[in-house]
Order: sequence, then C-alpha cells, then structure tokens
Amino acid sequence: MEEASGPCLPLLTYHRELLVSTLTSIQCLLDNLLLNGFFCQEDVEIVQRIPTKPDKVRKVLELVQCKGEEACEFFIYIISKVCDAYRDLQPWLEEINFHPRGSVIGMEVVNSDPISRYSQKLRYEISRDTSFIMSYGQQEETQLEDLYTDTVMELLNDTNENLGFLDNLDQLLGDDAVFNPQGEIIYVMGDAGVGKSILLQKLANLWSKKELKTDALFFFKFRCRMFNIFKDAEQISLRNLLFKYNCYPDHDPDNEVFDYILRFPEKVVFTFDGYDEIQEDVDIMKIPEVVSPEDKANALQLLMSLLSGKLLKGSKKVMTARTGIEIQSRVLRKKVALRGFSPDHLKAYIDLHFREQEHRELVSVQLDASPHLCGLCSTPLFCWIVFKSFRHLQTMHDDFHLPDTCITLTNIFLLLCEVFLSRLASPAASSLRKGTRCTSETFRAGLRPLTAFSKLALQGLERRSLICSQEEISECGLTEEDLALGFLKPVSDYDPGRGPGSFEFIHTTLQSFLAAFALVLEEQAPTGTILKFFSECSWRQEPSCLPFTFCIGRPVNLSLSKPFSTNEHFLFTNLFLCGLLAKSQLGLMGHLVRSNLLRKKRAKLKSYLSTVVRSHMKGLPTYKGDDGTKVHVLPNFLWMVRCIFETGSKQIAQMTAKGITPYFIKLSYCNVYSGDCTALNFVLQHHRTLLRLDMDNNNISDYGVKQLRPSFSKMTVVRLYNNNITDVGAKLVAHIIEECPKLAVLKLGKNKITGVGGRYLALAIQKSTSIFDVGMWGNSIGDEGAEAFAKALRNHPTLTNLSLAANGITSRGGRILAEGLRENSVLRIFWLVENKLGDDAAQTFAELVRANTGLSHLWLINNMLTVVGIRRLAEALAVNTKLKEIW
Ligand SMILES: Nc1ncnc2c1ncn2[C@@H]1O[C@H](COP(=O)(O)OP(=O)(O)OP(=O)(O)O)[C@@H](O)[C@H]1O
Repeated sequence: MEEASGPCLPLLTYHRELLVSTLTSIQCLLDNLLLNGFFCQEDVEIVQRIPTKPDKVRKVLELVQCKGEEACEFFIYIISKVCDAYRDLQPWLEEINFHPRGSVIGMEVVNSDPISRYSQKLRYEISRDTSFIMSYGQQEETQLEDLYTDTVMELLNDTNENLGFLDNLDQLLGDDAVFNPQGEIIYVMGDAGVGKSILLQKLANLWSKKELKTDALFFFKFRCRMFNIFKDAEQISLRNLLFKYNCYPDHDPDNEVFDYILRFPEKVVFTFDGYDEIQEDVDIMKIPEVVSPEDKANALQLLMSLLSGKLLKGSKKVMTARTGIEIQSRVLRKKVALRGFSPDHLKAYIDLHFREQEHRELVSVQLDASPHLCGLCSTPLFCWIVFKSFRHLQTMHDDFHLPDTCITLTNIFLLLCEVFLSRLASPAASSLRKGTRCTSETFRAGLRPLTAFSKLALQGLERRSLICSQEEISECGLTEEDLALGFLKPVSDYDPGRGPGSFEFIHTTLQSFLAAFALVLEEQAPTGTILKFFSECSWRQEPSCLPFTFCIGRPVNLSLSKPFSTNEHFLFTNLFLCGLLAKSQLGLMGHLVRSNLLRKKRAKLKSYLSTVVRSHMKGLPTYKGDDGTKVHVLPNFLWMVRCIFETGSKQIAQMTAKGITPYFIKLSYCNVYSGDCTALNFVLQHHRTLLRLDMDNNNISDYGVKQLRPSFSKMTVVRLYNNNITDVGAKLVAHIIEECPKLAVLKLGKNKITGVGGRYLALAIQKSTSIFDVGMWGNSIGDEGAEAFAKALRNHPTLTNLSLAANGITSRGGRILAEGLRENSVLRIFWLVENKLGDDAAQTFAELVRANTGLSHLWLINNMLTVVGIRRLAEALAVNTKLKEIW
C-alpha cells in the first residue's frame, strides 16, 4: 500500500486557509471523529456551540491537530470517503496525493452529510414512486421495467427541422442537438398518449438507480397542473417549492442542502410534465422575474423563473407538452418530438406485454392483419388499450386464440372510452385500492360527459369540422374537469377563423365513434336520424376502384390533411353505428339508452341495411371480362361488408351472400387489408354456390388467406396476385387446394413464396383433379420449387397452364422440369421467362420439344440461353407438330 505523501498534521496547518473557506458538512466530520474515539462528546459540543461556519472549521482543525497525527489523517480520510459532501476538496486530496495508511483504512466512516443523505433519500423516494406504470384509468399497475419500451424520439431545431434521433435517454440531458446553448429548457413534445409522462418517469427511475449518465445529485419532478392549485396571492419560497412538493431534507439544521443547490445548480435535474395543463395563459418571457432565490413569490412566477434560467441557471430542465404548444425558441435549449412506437418498438412492446411466445405471435398476426389496429398502436396509449382488449379476450376465452376471436373496431373504441371515463373514479379511492368497477358501471357513471362529448363530436361532423371552439364545448355542457378526461386535445395549428383555445378530438376516428354514440344516445330526434350519414356516402355512388386511405392512426394535422375531402368520417360513423347497435353490445347499451328506443333504433338500422344491401347487390354493374361475365364490385362494397361485420348480424350477412351472383367478385386494387378478410369471410361463408374471386393487388397477407379459408371451399377461381403472401400463406393455400374440389384457377404471382412454399403448393396441385391454371410469376421458388413442380407435372390429369416465370430457377431446375414434362400430355402453356436457364437446360428442353407431348406454348425468353441453346431448340422444332409458340 502506498503511504501518504507526508505527515498529515503539518498538511492541515499548511492548507488551513483553504480548509476554512471550503469545508462544509461539519456535522459529518464530528460524527465520524466521535464514532472512532478521536473526539469526545465535549469536543463535539464545543464545536457545535460556535456560531459561524469558518470558526467551527478552525476549532475542528485545532482539536484534531491536538489529538495527534492519526486523528489528522483520519480527518482527511473522512473527506476522501464522503466525497459527495466534500466535493470541493477532492482536487485538494489529489494535490496532496493523499493515500491513507493501514490503521485508518479499517475505521468506519458514516455518511451523515445532509447533501448526500438528501440525495439518497430522493433516490429512494423517486425509485419507489416511479417503479410502476399507472394506467390511464388508474385501475391497474405494472412494473415500469416490465413494460417500458423506447419510442421514436426525434431531435428538432428551432424551425422544427430534423436533427436526428435520440438513441437513449442519456442523450436527452446531453449536448447532442442543442440548437441554443443559452436556452435552458429541454422541450419534449408529442400527441396525447404518446408517452411523454412515461418518458419522464423512466428518466427519473434511471436516475434513482444511478443508471442515468449524469452527475446530478438531485432530481425534482413536477406536474405542471400542480401550479394551478396555488392561489394568485399565495407566496411561496423556492426552498419550499422544491422540498415541500418533492422530498424534505432531514437533519439539515444549517440549510446546507438548499445552499448547495444554489451553489451548484448544474447538479439538479428538474422535470416539468404537461406544460399544456397550466390553466393560466402564461408567457415565460413576460411573467415578472424572480431573481433572488430567497424571495417568496407566486408559484407560477417561480416556475417561469426556473424555466427561463433566472433562478438556478444551469440546472437541467426537461419539460413536456402536447404538440402544438408554442414556446419561444430563445428559452429552449433543445427540442424532442415523440413519435410513438416504430414497428420494431411495437414488436418489443408485444414481447413485453405477452409472456407466451404463442400469444406474441397471435397478436403480431392480428396487428399485421389490420392496418387500422397497427396505425392505432403506434401511439403507446392506444397500443396499451388494444393489448388490454386482447388480454380481456384472453381471460374471457380460456384458450387465447385471437384469429378466431372477432375484435371489431367498435370494441376497441368502447374500451378507449371506458379507459377515459374510468378517470372519473375518485382519485382517493383509485390511488389506494384497485378498481373494481365493471364496464357498464363506468359508462353509467360517465354518461353525462360521454353524452356531451358525443354531442360535440356529432355537431362537428354535421358542420364538417374537426375543430371545436370553447363556446361549442361549453354549450355541450362540458366542464374544465371533463376536458381532463382526455377525449379532446388543444388544436396545434388552429383554424385562423376560430382563434386559439380550440380543441380537437385526439383522433378523427374517435370523433366518428362518438358521433355514432350520439346518434345512439339521442332520445328526442326521430329514430330515422341515425341513418343521416348513410346518405352522405351512398354505397351506390360508385367512384372508381382506387385505393383509399384510412384515417385511423393518423392524428389530425390540419396543415397537412384537408378534412372532409373524403367521406371517411361518415363511413366510420356508419361503421361504428352498426357496431354500437350490434346484438353483442346490447348488454352495455341497454344501460345507457331506454330499451324500447334501442330496439327501435336497431330495427331501423337492420331494415335499412337489408334494403340497401338488397338493392346494392341487384344494382351492381357487370361487365364482360376475358373469362366470362364479371361483377365489378367496388370499394363501397367493402365498406358495406365492414358494416355488416360490425353489426355481427348473420341474417344480413346471409342476405348479402345470397345476393352475390355466381359471377366473378372483383376486388382487385381495392386496398383490401388482411383485416377486411375477416369481414369478407363473415359474408362469403354464407354463399351457397360456386364463386370466382379476384383479389389481385391488395394486401391480404398470410393472415387474410387464413381468414378467407372457409369461404375458399366454394371457389373455382382464386386470384391473389401481389398480396404479400409468404410460405406461411402458401401452406394455407395448399390446404385450400386440397379442400376445394372445384378449384380450377389459382393465381399467386408476385408474392413472397420461396422453395418451401413452392413445395407445399406443388404437392397439393399434384393431388388436385380440378386445377387447370396455376400462375406463380414473380415469386422465388427456385430449383427446390421447380423440382416439386416437376413431380406434380408428371402425369397430371388436368393442369394445362403453368407459369413459373421469374422464380430464380437455374439450369438444374429447368432440366428437372423439362424431364418431368416429358411424362405429361396435358400441359399446353408453360411460362419460364425471366429465370436463369442456360444452354445445358436448353438441351433437355430440346428433348422435350422432340417428345411432342402436346405442349403448344413454351416461353423461355429472358433466360441465359445463347445461340448454342437456341440452335438446339430450333433443331428439335423440326420434329414437333404441336407447338404453336416458342419464345
Ligand atoms: N414508452 C412506453 N412504453 C410502454 N408504455 C407506454 C410508453 N409510453 C406510454 N405508454 C403507455 O401509454 C400510456 C399513456 O402514456 P403517457 O401518459 O406517458 O402519455 P402522455 O404523452 O403523457 O399523454 P398526455 O398528453 O395525455 O398526458 C401509459 O399509461 C402507458 O400505458
């Protein structure tokens, strides 16, 4: 062990001046000197009786030096051990090159320094307060660590241009992307439910566990809405604001903690959550300054002075607010916009939410299946609601088998309302005991605000506006307290005609949902009023079959989207109306609406749907296609099917299915998502006769195939070109081929099927006695798939057309295919264009041509054949009598 640089006693004399001016935490020194027998009680009392700090230090030094060399060394040892308290003297220790001797090392040193004790107390309390996520409804808690998932944190400059992304929370406090070094505020903004509060909670939690890369000793958390509770005339000191509303320092008679904070503000982190919740109309730059930390002031003044750096300049301040709250750039240091979960984050969140791999997969499939859900789930709050509803289903149905369970959008939005309304439970009750209220009770208790919000939403749609003014809000009977429920958010980019203080629903889709709710709740208007928006989007006015976009998952941004440029809001309102009046919702709605009125409304809707479906099906335009008469069914048919699915009415589904003629159902380029396949199947499964279905160029994916499987059994033609189908879907299609005795045409081009899927399909095709046309263009079945198809082709009884074009098949696969085909006398048209066939394959194909099997069209262009291969084929042609085309 290295020895101290020299005797300690003279060191204390030599550096006496520095020690007198710098040493703090004298009590800690006294405690340790007493504990180890260097001081007696009387010595301690002598020091304590001295009024000023420098004199106290002088006395301690004098006493220590009197006690001898070991006492002096122990004195310095304390300073080295309790470094938090004697931070200013650490450089001095280095200067004197202090290394304790053996005898001192064994002695106990306790940290009774108020600063480090306070820091520890803060860490303990913050850790306790931040370890759980309290859900919006405040009815359940989850360990933060078990659920926290990163979100997309985009760094912006003062003009909101991208400066990159934060990789982790350490960087939040750091100097990356600081656009204004003089600014004090790290500003985090985002939409409702995007995770602003959770981000601050995580930050605090990391700090409490010393896992945040910062040397900050203190962390003070404030919810901005707290500042509303102070009366205008109420005066408070900065000290009280910090300690009373966070954590009080114990045993700090000399006010050392606060003094320390004033001296070292850079050792403090503040978080101010929800700046938008401050009720006063404040402007940081205009509020009267508080410059002296000792003066009492109005709490809001203190807040503003902290934020602007007039008080505790240099402390780190993270403030959150909902999108749209504008703060002058000169007080901002950096800006972070929270963008919610990316697909990868979402995946991570699924893994945290669901412990069982099987459940994770089921949920992922469900989300992939429905872009409505996926879009919604990029906002963590909505994601939590959706997952909560999945969980709900899991507990309701013992075996958690989501694809068979029908979750309608109405279910999701009902759950969202339930979560918001459950905020009405008294905080005292909810903070102590877990919620025991059931759904209908929550809705009944929240009926007044729910009715008012619904009315507001409906009036907005009637006015074709997504924005509501303060007056409109008050006219609907909504109070300030109601606004806190979360249905509305302040408008970011308000309509110039309306002025500030305007609000919008947190989602346009929520507005449609609530508007539908208003139609159901309304007691005075004639029953037929519920149908008012159906006339806005008649299913008969068929525009072109163009892809359309959903508004779910896309919060309103008036500067980007033109509201009501489409009729989506009305379509969604109708959809939700069907959902709310569904039989499955009778139990809940019966608590909110008189039962005879509810019955009448249901009957009205059902009879309307039946009539309209009947006439829609009759009036569908037909046109002659290449392969027979087709019914050209357009996107509005899809909306009709979606509505029928929401009603859950088997009767209407049957009626619709009956109305489908045995023609082609053409749904190509209709933006059919996999989630829609559930709705389509709900109707098509009731169709009795054979069907031909064209769903080319949609996005039904494997999940959609699965959803449609029951309906496929009646299909003779299935076209699923370009639908994002992988080997998983190919396996399902293979089953369908086997189950489907009349399937004749199967088009699976431009999907994502590899050799594995190719094998499943080929095997099923091999067994089929009905199939005659198979299109696989643009997959990647390769030689593995080609080999399987070669087997299927041998003596196949019905297959006349096959395309394996653009599938990465090399000469080896080509040779095997040509050999297989020599034992086939049925195939007429064979496409192998855009593969990797070389001259060695050409030789085998020449032999096939020579064999004169009956093949009439053979397409080989865009392969790797040279003149040599072509010559071989040309020679073979001389003895072939059946080929009409060879390319
Ligand atoms: N990063 C996250 N990881 C996991 N869950 C999250 C995350 N962020 C948010 N959540 C979930 O979303 C809910 C809402 O988040 P939070 O309260 O932080 O939103 P907010 O942006 O502060 O909303 P508001 O503006 O309404 O106050 C949380 O209760 C939690 O269930």
